[in-house]
Amino acid sequence: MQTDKPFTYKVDEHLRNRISIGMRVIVPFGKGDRLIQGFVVRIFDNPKYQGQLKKIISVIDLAPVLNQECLKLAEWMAQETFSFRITCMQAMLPSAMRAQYQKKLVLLSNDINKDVKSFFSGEGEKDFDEQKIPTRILGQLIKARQQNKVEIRYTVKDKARVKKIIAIKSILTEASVVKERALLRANADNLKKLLKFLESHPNEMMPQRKVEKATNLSSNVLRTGEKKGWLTREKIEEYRDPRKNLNITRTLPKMLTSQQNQAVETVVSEMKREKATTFLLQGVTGSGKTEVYLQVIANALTNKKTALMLVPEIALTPQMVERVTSRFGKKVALLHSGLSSGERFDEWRRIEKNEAQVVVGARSAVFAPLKNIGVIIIDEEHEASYKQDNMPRYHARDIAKWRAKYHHCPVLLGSATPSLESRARAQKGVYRWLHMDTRVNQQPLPQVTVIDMRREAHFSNNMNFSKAMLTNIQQTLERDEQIILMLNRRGYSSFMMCRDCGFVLKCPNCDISLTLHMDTHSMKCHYCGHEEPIPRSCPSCNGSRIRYYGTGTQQVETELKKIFKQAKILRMDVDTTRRKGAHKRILDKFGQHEADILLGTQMIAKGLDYPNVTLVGVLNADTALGMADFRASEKTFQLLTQVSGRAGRADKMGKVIIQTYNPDHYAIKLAKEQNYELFFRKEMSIRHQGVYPPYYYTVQITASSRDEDQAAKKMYQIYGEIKKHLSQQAVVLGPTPQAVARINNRYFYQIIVKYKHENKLFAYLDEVLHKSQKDERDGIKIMIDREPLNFV
Ligand SMILES: Nc1ncnc2c1ncn2[C@@H]1O[C@H](COP(=O)(O)OP(=O)(O)OP(=O)(O)O)[C@@H](O)[C@H]1O
Ligand SMILES: [Zn+2]
Ligand SMILES: [Zn+2]
Repeated sequence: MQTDKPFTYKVDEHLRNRISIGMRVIVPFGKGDRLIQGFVVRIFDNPKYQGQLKKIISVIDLAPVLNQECLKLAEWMAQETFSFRITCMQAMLPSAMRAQYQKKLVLLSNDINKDVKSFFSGEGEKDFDEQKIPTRILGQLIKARQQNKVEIRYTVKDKARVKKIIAIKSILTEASVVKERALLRANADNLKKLLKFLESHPNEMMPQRKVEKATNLSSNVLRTGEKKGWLTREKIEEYRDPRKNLNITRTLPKMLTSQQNQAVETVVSEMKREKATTFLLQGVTGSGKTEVYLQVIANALTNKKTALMLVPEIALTPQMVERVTSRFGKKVALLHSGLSSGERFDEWRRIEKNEAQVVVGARSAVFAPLKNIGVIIIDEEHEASYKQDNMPRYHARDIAKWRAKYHHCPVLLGSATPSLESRARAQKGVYRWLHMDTRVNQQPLPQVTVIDMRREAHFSNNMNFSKAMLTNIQQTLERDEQIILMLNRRGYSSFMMCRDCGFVLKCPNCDISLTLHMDTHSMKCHYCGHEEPIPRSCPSCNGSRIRYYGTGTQQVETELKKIFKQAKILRMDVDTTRRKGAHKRILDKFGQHEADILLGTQMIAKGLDYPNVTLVGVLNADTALGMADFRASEKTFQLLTQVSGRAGRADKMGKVIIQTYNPDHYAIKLAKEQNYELFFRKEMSIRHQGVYPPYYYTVQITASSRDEDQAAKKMYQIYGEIKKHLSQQAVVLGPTPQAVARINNRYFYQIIVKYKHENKLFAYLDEVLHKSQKDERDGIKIMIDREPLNFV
């Protein structure tokens, strides 16, 4: 019943020399002895367990994939995040190394009915996926299984594959070249060519496709060469290279400004003293934080150490990847979701074998198997994407701090708009605080104008643009400078409504309206993936007056094209960036000034550094303010400050125009002034009054079930119990249904506990976690999330 613990297996004689701690193994598990992938965490003689031990079926790895550090970290992490230990271990490995299970049905008897027969269609075994089999046939299969005519078999597949290519090597000596040439017929041009090539590459191992390209010879000719004993052809391993499309020109360290220098020196000195100090580098946009990171990393390498650098959703910031790779070349390994699983697997192995000493990656790269780490850097530390929102629900910042202690190295958190949590810790002296308050270009931060859209709307025909915005775009275009326009889509979607009866098209599986997608011409649910065609008439009243609400980037693009006929526009949103590498193509084009306007969602707000951008426009600042999330103001302030920071980063002055319906809101007013410090003080006092983080800790407990009653009941039961384990000081919110109460036909109920010090709370939550394995069998899923970032 309680499976979150190590189990003991017998190691057969033939495996004894092969097995060691940290390797993956395949073992039979549970009543049906289905095969699953496990990890070896301890090897010992004389087990206490008296019964018959099951045997390890096979060992997957030749060398351990989890080292001592990982195993210790997994143990800590499981406790800290209320996760299962094995889930934590799996999270540390590239997806290709996580087990993929396959269920097969095996036919044991021929005395079967026609439904079962049709399922097997003449074969002895078939892949089996309950979801894809019609209910009637599934029923027959279950019956056949009960009669022992059919058996379910589980297999474990390891997807981690090494890529092999064919390589060619000349084995001719100088003397034999002469001899072979003499033997060739006069018209054997191809062979002559090959012989010449081999002569000039003695003993060199070369990929066959390169040889083919260099000589313009076909593989047939090469095979003839092999038969003649001129060359060998063999399979060698080749890494898949995610860097092949990057523009890499080697860059040299820049002369640091005095503020940058101060920051680098301070971090490096802690690195040399092997102190696990956490730094908060608070530097305004354009203050040159990246150069600080690069020089700290360079120092780590000089000291024979490695460096780990995390960036948010790296696929979105190809500029950052290029900057690091341009400085450190082949020493860099990349780990992020934009890579194929094969590429990730290869990068992981390069790190593991110490062939790469600098890792740049998104959240899960925090587990990169680096040894001897000299510094861990987290750029844009306030970003929500550093928190994983399924089990294990870890925050990369916490893992980084744990690893820093293990390696005795500093952590450097950087941001222009730190999270309130980190900024408060810097204030208290828990983190060391580094400031950079001027831009590298010595220019002031761009000037921000806020436009009150409540007044504009009446005068303008163009729904999305104020007069000031249009004038400024026009002027910027005339100066041949570039513009970034952001359409904020957080907490906001485009939906379809009937103007006659008010009908809104909703997802059949979730309590949320469907979103219009013009690229696929369909209505989609962002929660469960349900998709259906765009209705031509109202499904409810059959009327034809259907309106599509909400402004999409596409609609804005059309409007822009009408107004500025000459301007070249690039659009960046989920629709235009779906294909691999699309982000980079769009940004490269913009960087080369092949377009004047970059129009996008909040994915364009961060990290971009283009010297010719002098105008930034925010079309709708306030969509996030309406959300029932206590972090709404913080997120809005951060987003506006970040996007404003894209303007005027080189020698030209920048300008920002923000359109809003809430010009008096403090988040907007202070973003206009780009006054982080004032915002911090104001927001802290609001959090204090509201009993919210960073003054209080939070934990969210959620129960979900296909049966609404069951989910609610479970939540009320937990609520009743948890109260008994809390002091007077703690506050419990709920139980309430979640903001989207039903997702994929499951109902969600939650409570949120706000607390300061509660010594019995964690023991109780542990109990909830362990009981959840039983709940799961009753169809209830329990989730425990510490410091949740999405509060609704
Ligand atoms: N010491 C320096 N000398 C000259 N140029 C520099 C120096 N440091 C940084 N730069 C340049 O200044 C620009 C801004 O730096 P960078 O992009 O690192 O800022 P940032 O602090 O990361 O800003 P943001 O938070 O807005 O992303 C870049 O083009 C960078 O190459
Ligand atoms: Zn209608
Ligand atoms: Zn749905």
